[in-house]
This record gives sequence, structure tokens and C-alpha cells, in this order.
Amino acid sequence: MISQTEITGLILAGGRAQRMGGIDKGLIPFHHRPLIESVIHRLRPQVGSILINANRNLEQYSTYGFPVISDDDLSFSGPLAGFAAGLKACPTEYVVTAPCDSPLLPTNLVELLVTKMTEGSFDLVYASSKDPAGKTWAQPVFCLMRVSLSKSLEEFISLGDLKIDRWFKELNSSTVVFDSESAFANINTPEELLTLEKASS
Ligand SMILES: Nc1nc2c(ncn2[C@@H]2O[C@H](COP(=O)(O)OP(=O)(O)OP(=O)(O)O)[C@@H](O)[C@H]2O)c(=O)[nH]1
Repeated sequence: MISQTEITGLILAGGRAQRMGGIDKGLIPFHHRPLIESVIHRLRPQVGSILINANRNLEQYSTYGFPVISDDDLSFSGPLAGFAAGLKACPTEYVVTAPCDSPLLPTNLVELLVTKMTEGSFDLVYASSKDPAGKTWAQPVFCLMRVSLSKSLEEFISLGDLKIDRWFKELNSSTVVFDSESAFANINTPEELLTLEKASS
């Protein structure tokens, strides 16, 4: 079994947040606190250590007391660039990723991903959610992986591909379907921010 101390939580806060008007999403107030604080609150008890991946406002992110790392290439190439930076900086054997804009993330995220990874000896396991109609949706930015995948990801990116699902398909990977869809609710726009604040008050 993989122990909690072997897992680093990588919080992805490196996006451009264009749909939010370009404001750094991790730092927008959600219930009067920067959004990233809700993610830290839910993820911290599930892992041995935390890394924050951000490309702006590094000083502000560093006030949480965790290492802050930026993408190698600041061209905002998408979450895989954040994965790559996190895998390189990760001090443990495993990393679990979570975006900074999903404040209700499952409190059993790591537990269920670890169980699946151990059962199938997978190198990467990502979350999926089920909507009320029973359809499943991949949630690829919630993902547990072996840090040894760093080289594979570097090679994949060097070929010019930035699509998460295409990288996953190259790997010994699997998914876990979580019952709760609402736990993966994410905030992309000011309207979604208000809606989720109301729904979670
Ligand atoms: N490191 C890094 N993370 C990114 C990048 N783009 C998106 N992300 C992260 O990936 C997750 C999902 O991002 P999106 O909401 O699709 O993109 P976004 O840039 O945050 O927002 P939009 O510009 O509105 O699409 C979030 O946690 C982002 O912080 C990037 O270029 N670098």
C-alpha cells in the first residue's frame, strides 16, 4: 500500500483564467478567503506534503508556507505544463494533482485513487464523476501518478502535444468513478463563483 507520506499534493494555480477576466483564480475570494485556501484545507490532510504551481503572484502564494513552483516555459501551455513542473520538483514517489478552482474536492480523493492504483499496479489513476443521468465525465486534473512518469511527460510535451487525455492513453492508466459530481464543481466564471458560493454556504 502507498502511504500518505509518499504522496505530494500538487495544486494547479498556473492558468490564465481568461473566463474569469484574467484575475488569478487561486486568489479570488470564495467565502471571504482566497479560493486556494479551500483546496489546501481539503487536500492537506490527504497527503504528506504540498506543492503549489503558480505562474503569477508567487509571493502571495508563498505565504501558505509550501514551495511554489512555476512552469518551465511561461507560455501558458495548459495543465500538463503544471504537471511537468510538479513532477520535476516533487520530493516524494507519488504526486496527486488538484486544480485551485475546485473548492469542494472529495475528502476521499487520495484514498480512492490509491486503492485503484494499488489494485491494478497502474502508473497513473485519474478521477471521473457521474452526472445525475449516470453519464461519466473524466476529471483529468484530479490525478495520482508516479513521479517516475516525469521523463515520459517531458518527451510527450517536447513533441508538441499538450492534450492530457492523449498522454494518459500512452500510459498504464485507469480511472476511479466518484459518486459525487458536485465535489468536482469548478469555477471558471464570475457567475459560477456566485453559484457555487450560494450552493456551499
Ligand atoms: N501550470 C499551468 N496550469 C494551468 C495552465 N492552464 C491551466 N492550468 C490549470 O489547469 C486547471 C484547469 O484550467 P482551466 O480552468 O481549464 O484554465 P484556466 O487557464 O485556469 O482558465 P481559462 O483561461 O478561463 O480557461 C487549473 O487548475 C489551471 O490553473 C498553464 O498554462 N500552466
